[in-house]
Amino acid sequence: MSFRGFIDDLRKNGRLTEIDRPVSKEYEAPILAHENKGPVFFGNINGSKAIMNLLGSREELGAMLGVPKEEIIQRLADITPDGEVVIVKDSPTKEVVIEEKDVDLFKLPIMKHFEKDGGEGYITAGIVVSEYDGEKNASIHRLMVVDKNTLAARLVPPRHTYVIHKKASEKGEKLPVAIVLGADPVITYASTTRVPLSKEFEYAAALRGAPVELFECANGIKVPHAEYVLEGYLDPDERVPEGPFVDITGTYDHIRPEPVIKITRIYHRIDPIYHGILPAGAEHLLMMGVPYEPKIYKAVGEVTTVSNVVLTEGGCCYLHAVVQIKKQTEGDAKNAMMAAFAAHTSLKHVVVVDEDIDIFNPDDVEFAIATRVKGDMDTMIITNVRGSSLDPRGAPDGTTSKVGVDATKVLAHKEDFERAKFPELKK
Ligand SMILES: C/C(=C\C(=O)O)CCOP(=O)(O)O
Ligand SMILES: [Mn+2]
Repeated sequence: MSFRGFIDDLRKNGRLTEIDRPVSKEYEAPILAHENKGPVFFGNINGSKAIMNLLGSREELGAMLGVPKEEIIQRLADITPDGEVVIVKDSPTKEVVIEEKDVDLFKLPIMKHFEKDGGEGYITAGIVVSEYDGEKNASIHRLMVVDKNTLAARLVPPRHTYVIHKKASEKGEKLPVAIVLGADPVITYASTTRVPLSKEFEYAAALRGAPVELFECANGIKVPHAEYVLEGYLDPDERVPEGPFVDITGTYDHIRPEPVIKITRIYHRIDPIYHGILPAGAEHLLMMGVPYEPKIYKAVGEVTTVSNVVLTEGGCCYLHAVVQIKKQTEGDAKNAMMAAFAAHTSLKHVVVVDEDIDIFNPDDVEFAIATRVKGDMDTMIITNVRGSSLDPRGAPDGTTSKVGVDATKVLAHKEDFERAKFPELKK
């Protein structure tokens, strides 16, 4: 499905808020997206079109995958990245081509979001596609506008773009890239996953159940059809200060020296629709967190019987997990914690619960902690372990302390934990 097709469906189903009056890309559009929560379409953002909050809820994500929200993780865990990718000659993306001398990022509806953000705005939904030495990658990175043809890319180790760029830099070579905005949402989602190197488009094709078409840019990078494609290269050496930027925690991530992308050509559709992800908004949190849920699910499934996993919104869909297991033996929960921490190395706190707890309901999870935990026996603290660079409480060297909470029933006296039910009344 095309980006436009997806938006048309949202419109037909009455799920799209449309704002046709002129709005500014500087703060106003992000504020409106924050207030609207659901998908919001701007008909005139500094003279262009844009959409925000495209996949901003588990319901929306589930609808895209054809399953209810409770079954998203099982569906994702079942997918192997082996769908068909076909190379095609032409693309509607090439309807308009802007050559290097005319590239001007300030003409795009690239937004400024929060008052202390660095740079001249941030591209937040750009899929950075790169190829080098037989390896390719597609992943979303935040991209700060430095000037009319320069972006700074936050490349976090060990993400594949970081690894590929390092390889090219060590040989003193430029890394050709193409930044894709407004592709089939399944492809955008696939670009946030942690599939093996080179496999994002195959994963997208498997998820979609149909081949993904790629066309070749002038610099040789093969990209999916999209609203915009920004072609260029990652410089091997140049670094600029990137940030501050509000990431998933809603706090400002620091300034760091990061690599530079020079834009050498822009392709776009006639009347293109820009995609913006609101930093710290629900779409951002889900794109960061959901890809880790099947990883945790599979890892816990290796040590006990796992039922479901969620990275909770209160934990920024990244730092807190609730893992639901069908406990078989005492001690299963602690093994589940260790598997979860290993599968998602940025995870900080994990609560393990039984199958009678609704993991999507924070009150129910708190009930499990209140009635099934004895602090000295049912917690596990691991100190000096790699945490997330986004955790404001993390140590400067990137380490932190992790806490696991076993909120499962003690098997030896599980009847004490039975949740009372009202009898069914005879009618
Ligand atoms: C911007 C970040 C991640 C990404 O690009 O995937 C920061 C979070 O990375 P950590 O690995 O949690 O430090
Ligand atoms: Mn990758």
